[in-house]
Amino acid sequence: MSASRDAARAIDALKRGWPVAVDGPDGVLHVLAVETAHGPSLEAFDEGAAPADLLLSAARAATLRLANQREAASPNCPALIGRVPWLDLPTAIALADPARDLETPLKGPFLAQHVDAPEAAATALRLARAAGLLPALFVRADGPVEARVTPADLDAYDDPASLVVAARARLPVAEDAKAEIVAFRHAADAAEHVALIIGTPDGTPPLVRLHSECLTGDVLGSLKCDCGPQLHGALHAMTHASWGILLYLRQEGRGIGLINKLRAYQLQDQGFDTVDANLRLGFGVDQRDFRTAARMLTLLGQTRVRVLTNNPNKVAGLEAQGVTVVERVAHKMGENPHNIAYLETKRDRTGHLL
Ligand SMILES: Nc1nc2c(ncn2[C@@H]2O[C@H](COP(=O)(O)OP(=O)(O)OP(=O)(O)O)[C@@H](O)[C@H]2O)c(=O)[nH]1
Ligand SMILES: [Zn+2]
Repeated sequence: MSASRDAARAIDALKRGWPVAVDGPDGVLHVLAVETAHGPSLEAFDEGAAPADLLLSAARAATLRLANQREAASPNCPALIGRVPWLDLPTAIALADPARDLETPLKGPFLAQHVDAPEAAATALRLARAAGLLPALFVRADGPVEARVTPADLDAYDDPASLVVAARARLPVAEDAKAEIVAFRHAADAAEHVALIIGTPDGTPPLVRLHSECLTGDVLGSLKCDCGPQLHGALHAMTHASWGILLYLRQEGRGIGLINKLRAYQLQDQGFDTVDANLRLGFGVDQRDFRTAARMLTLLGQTRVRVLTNNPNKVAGLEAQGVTVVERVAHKMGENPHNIAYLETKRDRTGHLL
């Protein structure tokens, strides 16, 4: 409990632009997120024997052609760039954000330093990603901090066992005037996941849709993806099944958050596909954790389900948590000229059964 509280404090501090100490098994790093730093906070953080260095993800180091300067044996090792006088905050921001590469193409030369505490560095980058920030941090060995975090704290923060039902109510919706909504709360993570129950539970496995939040598609009618039609199509399919459960998971942008998804869209406008855009930003192709969905179903008493999806990882994610998927039901819809390349990428590169 206190571990997940420490992670929540650290995530909050990083988002606000405050320094955090990351305690790894191999050392301690004090970090300040590049994205939320500002002139005075960086000046305060830089105070000491030497200015703070800059830690970037392995993916960003590869784009910046720093691979040759890092330890050959560890291609996934982040890069630590030594600060020189010209490496000020605007330069660091340009270094952190690949979506700005066309605006600021000339970068370097950089001197990559040896990463003394790779596990602490990896934890620091994980913390930034969990905060919805680009994995780019100013780092130093000491200095004042607002919060402290360990890898175990981050594990506790992610633990779906801390999810509980917070409220439930009748919610008449267009597809079912007798639907019921159930909201979940997590002890550490502020995300409020929701389940919408369509029809009446009758002891048979419900038709379930794991829907990850997509503000642009669900609310604004974006044509770049298929989320809006899939959301409404799922509710419609449930009215034709005996009953169903829509899990509305607050995992915007496959778990990278809205702002980073929009950065990924900027990169897609520059020609990168949805997979490479995520990787270039320093995130995984899919940062989602389907343990949350499994926990929600378990709390609703449903451990045998039919799942509407084209994504085998959703099925595997539920099964790994003890939820039996008795049937996968294909869920293909909403194709248009703006999302055809996106759907083809999902088919060709992420194993979607389309
Ligand atoms: N990072 C990123 N996220 C995207 C992009 N396009 C859509 N998304 C997000 O992807 C998620 C949609 O995923 P789902 O509808 O669950 O789709 P899926 O994993 O492909 O699986 P199924 O639809 O079940 O077959 C939402 O969170 C969207 O915000 C993109 O180009 N980049
Ligand atoms: Zn979408």
